[in-house]
Amino acid sequence: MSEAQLPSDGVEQARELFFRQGRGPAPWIAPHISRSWQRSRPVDRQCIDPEPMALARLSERREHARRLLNCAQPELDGLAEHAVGNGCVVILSDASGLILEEIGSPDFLPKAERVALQPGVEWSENHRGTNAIGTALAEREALMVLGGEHYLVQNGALGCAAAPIFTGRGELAGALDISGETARVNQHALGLVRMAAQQVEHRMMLAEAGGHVLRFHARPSLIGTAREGLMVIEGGRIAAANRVALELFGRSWEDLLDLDARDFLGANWPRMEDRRSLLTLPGGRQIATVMERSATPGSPRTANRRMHAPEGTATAEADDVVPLLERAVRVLNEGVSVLVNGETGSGKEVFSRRLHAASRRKTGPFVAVDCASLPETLIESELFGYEDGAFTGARRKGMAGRIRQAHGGVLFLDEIAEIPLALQTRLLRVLEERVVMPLGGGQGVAVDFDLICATHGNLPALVEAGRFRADLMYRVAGFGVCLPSLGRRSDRHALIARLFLESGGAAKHLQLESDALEVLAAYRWPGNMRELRSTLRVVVALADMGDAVTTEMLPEHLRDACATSNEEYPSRISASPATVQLTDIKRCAIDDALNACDHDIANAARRLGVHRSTIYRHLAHRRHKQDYSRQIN
Ligand SMILES: Nc1ncnc2c1ncn2[C@@H]1O[C@H](COP(=O)(O)OP(=O)(O)OP(=O)(O)O)[C@@H](O)[C@H]1O
Repeated sequence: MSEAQLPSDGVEQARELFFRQGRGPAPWIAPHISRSWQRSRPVDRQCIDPEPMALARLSERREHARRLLNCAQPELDGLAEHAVGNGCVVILSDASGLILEEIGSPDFLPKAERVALQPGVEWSENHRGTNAIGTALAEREALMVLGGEHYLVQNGALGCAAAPIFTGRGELAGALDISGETARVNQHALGLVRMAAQQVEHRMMLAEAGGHVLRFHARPSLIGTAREGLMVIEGGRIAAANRVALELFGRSWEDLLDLDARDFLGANWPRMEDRRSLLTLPGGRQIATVMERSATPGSPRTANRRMHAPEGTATAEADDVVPLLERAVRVLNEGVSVLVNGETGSGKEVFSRRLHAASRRKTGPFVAVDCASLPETLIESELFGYEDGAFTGARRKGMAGRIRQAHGGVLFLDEIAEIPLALQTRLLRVLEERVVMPLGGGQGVAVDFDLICATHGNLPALVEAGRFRADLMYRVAGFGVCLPSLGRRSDRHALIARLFLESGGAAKHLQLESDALEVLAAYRWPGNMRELRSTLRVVVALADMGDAVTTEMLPEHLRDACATSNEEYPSRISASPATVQLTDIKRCAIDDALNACDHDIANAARRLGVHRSTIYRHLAHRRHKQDYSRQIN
């Protein structure tokens, strides 16, 4: 597998030899690209980009891949953050290369759609020639396909890194991919998808395991993490194994599966249950193992858990948000629109995705539109789509639009308050009539979806100020959910402890000391969950395997904030802490971060754990106020 990018003139020369002169692949091209170009020969290079399959059909295929989708959701969410920050998208495909889910940068999503890199399109080599998803599935290896290495000319501006996902029996389950413009995708992206695929495999194996699960690793501290070896024994035979297990035993799936466990582990293997013991590897090396009876689907353990939490809320037992989620599911399932309100980074999108996953539309698509990040000129076509020939130039071909894509599922309008007034009337009509009229005329198309909107703003105040239509507000805010900011959550100790483990703390066997937990819980977290997550990732990254994480290992600004115990901000904002508004604290924190980072917006956003758009909004707000005070003076 070549992971280094060839200079583009090397690829151009190889294309000239292969495609125009009909020679074999040039020797300087990576072997997996050479093999893939050869396999792709039957693909018509003049083919036009396919339309996505009908939504009903896609829903069926997603249902078929439900286990994969559920097990991959945490990785998709985690990778999405990387993707948004890097102008990329994250894609999950099934084993045939059909794109089931795509999330990421609002800048890149429309570009991806233009080359049919979107849900409902199959990116197998048979359909799209050499490409990271199809080629990773064909080669059964994680790999990158960059620029001109793509078989089809129209994909020459893409850079993609993909890793296949295997079942415990060596069958392909799907692929995870990060795609963006060529220069944006690199070794780091490849490492991320490779690791994420391993996590998904681990979760899927445990979710599917019946009988006994044998966990092992040469380093005992890694038992219980996604890097452990896993073997499932059902009916006395080895029913499944992960890739770490194959590597440790130097066997392939064919050599290992269906062997009698006695031949492999000795006649006394059932006595290993719930005990730490040693397993001898080929060559005599002994490694630590733990054998557990698995919680098979339908076993009392899982059945009990299911009774308490609706699907999609499984990780949230000790979670302030669960009661809100349960009520929201009920109303959404009755066709009532849900409006999620909360500060930036409080988890509005995560909540909305969980709501979709727990709702009657869970098998349908979840189509997210960030109204704040789309330029005003694009929102209309993005939402309502356009007919062939509605525009000149690159957008000659028609586009269904995001509302139609949500048919059968959930449409999520993030930052709904940012929808321009002129478009609000049009959106209201679609919500009332459930018919979309694409730009450029043509027939209206009936759509059926549930609606979730989110905003960090105050819609009634915007209505008052004449910036938001009252009738649209009543339509979208059928049921309001107000997400608590992190600093006000009563479950924040448990939440921080859980996220610490999920952010890699468990994988590195770190222990979060109680003084450190107290500092984390006492901090204000102006960037809410987003800031918490990125802070925890940094803390975990800087710790060594097995460390006890103490206060000293936390970022300085957290310790300082704790030490000055709320003195600084209130005194700067107002003489009376009682009158301090949360928004003032937020603005103050943003100004501080900007000053500390020399007004580098990306750096300040990273420091606060907020999206860049939050800082832009803040600056726009300040400009607006300055203009206003200039006018009245
Ligand atoms: N319950 C949760 N568990 C783990 N991580 C979470 C949770 N809720 C939110 N996050 C993380 O916090 C970050 C922000 O979440 P999200 O995008 O949902 O917030 P938001 O309120 O929609 O933000 P914005 O106002 O900026 O659009 C994401 O990285 C997300 O993965």
